[in-house]
Amino acid sequence: MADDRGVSNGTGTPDLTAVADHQAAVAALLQPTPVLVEPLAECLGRALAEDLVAPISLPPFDNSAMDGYAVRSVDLVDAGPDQPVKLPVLEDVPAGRVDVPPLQPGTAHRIMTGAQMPPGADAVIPVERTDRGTDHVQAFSSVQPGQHVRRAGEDVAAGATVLTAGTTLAPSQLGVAAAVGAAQLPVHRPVRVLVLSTGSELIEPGTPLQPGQIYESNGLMLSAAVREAGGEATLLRFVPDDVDAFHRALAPHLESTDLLITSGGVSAGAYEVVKDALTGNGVEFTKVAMQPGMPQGCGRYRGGPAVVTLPGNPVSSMVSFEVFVRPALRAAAGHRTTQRPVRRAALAEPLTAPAGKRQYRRGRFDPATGTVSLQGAPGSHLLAGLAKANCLLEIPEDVTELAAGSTVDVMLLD
Ligand SMILES: Nc1nc2c(c(=O)[nH]1)N[C@H]1C(S)=C(S)[C@@H](COP(=O)(O)OP(=O)(O)OC[C@H]3O[C@@H](n4cnc5c(N)ncnc54)[C@H](O)[C@@H]3O)O[C@H]1N2
Ligand code: MOO
Repeated sequence: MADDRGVSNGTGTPDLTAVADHQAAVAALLQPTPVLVEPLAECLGRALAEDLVAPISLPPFDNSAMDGYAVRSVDLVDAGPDQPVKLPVLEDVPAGRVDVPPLQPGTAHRIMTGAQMPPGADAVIPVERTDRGTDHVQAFSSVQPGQHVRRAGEDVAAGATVLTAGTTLAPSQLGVAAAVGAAQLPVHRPVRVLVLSTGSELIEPGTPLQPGQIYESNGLMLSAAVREAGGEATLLRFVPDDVDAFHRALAPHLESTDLLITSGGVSAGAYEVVKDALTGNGVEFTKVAMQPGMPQGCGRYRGGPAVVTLPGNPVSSMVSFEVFVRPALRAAAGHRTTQRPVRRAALAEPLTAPAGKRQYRRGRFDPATGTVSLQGAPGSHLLAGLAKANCLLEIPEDVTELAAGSTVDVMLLD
């Protein structure tokens, strides 16, 4: 089947759409999502919409790095294991105490980790290097000026940018935001995705399998992939192979959906409900120069939500999600990092690939040796191989054979 986008893909197979062209078509469908100010606890996995400038320094004040005694280092220059220096202990300084009197020469303050350094003290001797005295303390070693003191601003200076717009907020980014006092952050709203599985042969896992039936797996897998990519997923399973039922199932969700992802029902069979329902309703179907994942479609359902139709074979649908949907979804939700990391790896075994199509084989990349081993055959129904894989090998369109030891690009999945 030719299509009007399938004119030039550089593969010598002009009836197929180039992978890059379909990627661009899908990406163009999604608008950037709005920015919302959300409590920090709601921001995990979201993309920061504006730079975060620290209003305070971190640490905010000089403080002790150890439980011990705040001292003047000059007072302990002669201290050693056999000649302890004895100092009177005048104050006890737990973390949080603010009324700490200055340290007088020849004295010590007992101090806890995180407590504010008293004015006049320039070092802390850890409790392990003393006799742990409370009225007086004997120090068994000297300390360097500044030793065991955490200086104000040595982590973050007030006014510094601690996080830049487009950062994906993982636990440590939320940690630094909280540490500089942010209670909420401007973040992009996730893309709201409706995942639809169709097929009369599909039944829900957990129910007994009748002859001719299979357990539905794409819906769960694609919804999980959407969430893992930072999107919001609603799963609508088992729309029967019936065009009217398809439209009825969609109707209540249209207002709250940015992107509809379907799987199945798009190839050349007599009962292709997705294709039948979406043709003439804003979606174009094509064949992409790719294996697995050849039958694809995209557009806007009746001028409303973006639509991407993925092929039903489970590996095809997941690989297609990785290649077409995930980057577009992350870009629309404001993430700077939209692509999976790609490494060069040496093939542990030879392979062959179809001419004129970009092939995505499933593999396990071993970072220690820089090698990649294939997981399962190329068939797009071989889900167990995908489940063992940690990467996709990207075999270019013009490559039909590779010897063991050849280098290939691998897209890391975890
Ligand atoms: N004559 C042709 N036949 C096929 C072509 C073609 O070009 N000409 N393309 C083949 C390729 S390539 C693929 S990929 C598939 C795509 O088919 P559909 O997208 O129409 O998907 P279905 O026919 O509905 O299903 C294919 C396969 O996947 C299973 N499936 C579907 N949905 C699910 C689900 N939610 N969970 C688990 N498994 C699912 C379904 O049972 C079928 O086995 O078409 C080839 N045929
Ligand atoms: O596109 Mo199909 O994915 O080759 O099985």
